[in-house]
Amino acid sequence: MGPVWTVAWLKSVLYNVTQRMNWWCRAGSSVVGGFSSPVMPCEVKPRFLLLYSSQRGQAKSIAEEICDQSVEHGFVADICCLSQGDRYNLERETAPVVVVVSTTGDGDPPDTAIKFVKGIKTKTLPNGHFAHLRYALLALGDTNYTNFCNCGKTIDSRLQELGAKHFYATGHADDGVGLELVVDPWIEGLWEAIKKALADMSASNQERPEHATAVQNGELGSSHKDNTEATVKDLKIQLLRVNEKDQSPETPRTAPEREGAGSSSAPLEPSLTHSLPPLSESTLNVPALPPPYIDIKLLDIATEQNNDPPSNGSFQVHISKAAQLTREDAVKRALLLELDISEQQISYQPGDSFDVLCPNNEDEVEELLQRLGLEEQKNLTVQLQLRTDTKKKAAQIPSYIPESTTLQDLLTWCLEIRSVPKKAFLRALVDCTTDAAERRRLQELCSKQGSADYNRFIRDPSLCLLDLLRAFASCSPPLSLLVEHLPRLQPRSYSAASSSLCHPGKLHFVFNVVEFPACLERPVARRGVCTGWLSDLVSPLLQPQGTSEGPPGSANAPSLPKVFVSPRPSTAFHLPSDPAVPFIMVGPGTGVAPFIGFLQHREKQRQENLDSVFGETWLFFGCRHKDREFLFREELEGFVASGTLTHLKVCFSRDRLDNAKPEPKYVQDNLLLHSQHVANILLKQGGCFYVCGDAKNMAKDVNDALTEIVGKELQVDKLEAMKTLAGLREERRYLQDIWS
Ligand SMILES: Cc1cc2nc3c(=O)[nH]c(=O)nc-3n(C[C@H](O)[C@H](O)[C@H](O)COP(=O)(O)O)c2cc1C
Repeated sequence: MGPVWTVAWLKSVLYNVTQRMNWWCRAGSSVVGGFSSPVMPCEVKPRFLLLYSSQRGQAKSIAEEICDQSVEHGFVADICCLSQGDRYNLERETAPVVVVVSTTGDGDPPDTAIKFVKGIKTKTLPNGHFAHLRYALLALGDTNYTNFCNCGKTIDSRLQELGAKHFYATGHADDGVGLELVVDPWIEGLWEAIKKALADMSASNQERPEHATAVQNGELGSSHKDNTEATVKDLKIQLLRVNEKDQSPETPRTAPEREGAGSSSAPLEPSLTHSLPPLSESTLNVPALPPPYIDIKLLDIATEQNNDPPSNGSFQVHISKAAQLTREDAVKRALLLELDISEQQISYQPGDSFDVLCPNNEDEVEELLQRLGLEEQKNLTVQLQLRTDTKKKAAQIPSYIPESTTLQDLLTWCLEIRSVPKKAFLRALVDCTTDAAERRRLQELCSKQGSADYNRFIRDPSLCLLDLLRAFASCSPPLSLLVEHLPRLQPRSYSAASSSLCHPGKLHFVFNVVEFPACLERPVARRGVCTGWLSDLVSPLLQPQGTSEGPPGSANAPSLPKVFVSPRPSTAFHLPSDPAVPFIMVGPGTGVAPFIGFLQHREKQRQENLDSVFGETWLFFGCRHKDREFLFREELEGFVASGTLTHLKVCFSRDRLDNAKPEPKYVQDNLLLHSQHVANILLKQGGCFYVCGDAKNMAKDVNDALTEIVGKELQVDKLEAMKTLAGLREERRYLQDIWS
């Protein structure tokens, strides 16, 4: 130590260091050391704040994963949901902040982020409001939606405007291709970045930065800023690489040549259970074993077997009618159900959705119980406890599992047994597998090197746990592992396909019965969890006429099935408040559902307000075959006849007539055919444009068609046209209710 080092200076350094202990170590950790010993005790761990907001649990579980991993990287993460505003204070935060946030609806924040987003958007906040903040953001989204990662992007840009700085490049993870493609490398690079951010923040807060940083963390060296920038750059490169699907340097693009495949008994192609060189010979980087945190006891105490779900805030209603809207030879079977909501306090507007609580498939639950060797115990009561020795940070018993539930109910109503197992789950399954070849293959599938195989054999065919247990016979996980790794069974959302003005006390909805055909990885075909269940539930109501059962309500009618539902009001997908505003609806297939509600509503309004002015209405509908799946044909033609629907434009993608003049095949073709009218309504008459249906193809193609129409009309290039559409979205005149 040089001669200029005085006691006063040392005191001041220690004061700073002690101050910083507020964020440097976990609350309750002791600060050891005196003036003669300015070195921190080695168990003191640097802290960072970890905020998340999730609509369906993925952002939450990624945040929890980060939290768990933080321990092994020598950090302490204070994890909270964005809605827990009383548990964090960004205005005073001096530690690095990590935010994981998803997007829902039409580019909207998850429910738990709404208040936060509103708060940071407050116009009166000065530019430097968050100048002290260093943060990293992981945004989850799906490129099938128009507003990809909009919530993350909004938070990001607003934090930047308010002066906060990145310490690590933002990750935009795409659920459309697999979140892990971005999430895994993002988390991998996070630790080094946090270290550097801590050093950087510490340095900029110190009178003698180099020295004080060294005092606090011997590992952290010089040129922190440069290092941080390098990390951000590196990450960008890394993210680019993983986005170039299957082209990561570690992962071969194609299976190796057959000659290289070894002996004649060796498989010629890789499969779910077999790999080929180089993967089969490669050294693997597998994720760390997720720390177990739940103990389960099965108790022989009386718990009523419940055929109903835990029904927090939802309403039990009867299904009063069911009808099949498609012909038997249609590729997809569409059903219309009517719910009797007259006894409940449920109100809705056309455009709103509602959630249906559905159970897992009975046979699958049964098979799972058998496979776990628990079929004899299915009526026992499940008691969950946190393991006292768990290393998992912020471990909690999942709040969605009721305190008293039978094993069968747990698997039926609480866990999404159809979810695609994550790599961490695969990693945990390795330790429950006895056969060496199977263990190796599971390790490969969760490894960095086996990423392409994971996507090809697990994610793309949407395999579930049961599929894996069928394929890996020696794998026998304990029940606790399922509770730790399977997400919550989510309710399924449907758009209302009726107006309560037209059908008081009733609510209609429409769906296709989803089919997953058998494939190599999944030899058993299956149906969608909810649509398959609903279809079975209402099959007695769908008896063809002439059979012995009478209509609903009659003495020999089948009893009406019941379901639990809860309303999900839409923020903006509603009829224009001014009836004079013209609008265009695009809804092929079951995407027509909300527009049936719109038109029923409008029809009633017209009947009741004869003197009012009503704007033009256009509906673009499409399906495969006119005779097989033209949903609501009669009702739509009725709306045209009454003048409620001014223009009905339909197209049939598989009814191609030879020698006939080319007909539009898809809704977007029809839009282009009527581009002049579309442009007029949108750009000259201040009208609205609604799209409902499949996000993956249709909504994108419709958006492209609209861009072309706007570009042509305004004589501007594509970028300008896209800006105009973004403006329309902002004004809530271009609205989507889409799903993938
Ligand atoms: C109903 C619904 C609406 C969605 N809307 C969007 C969207 O507008 N933009 C987007 O990028 N992703 C959207 N997504 C995709 C989710 O952000 C993505 O699946 C994410 O991983 C979900 O994370 P969470 O489970 O934490 O909510 C939507 C997903 C659903 C189910």
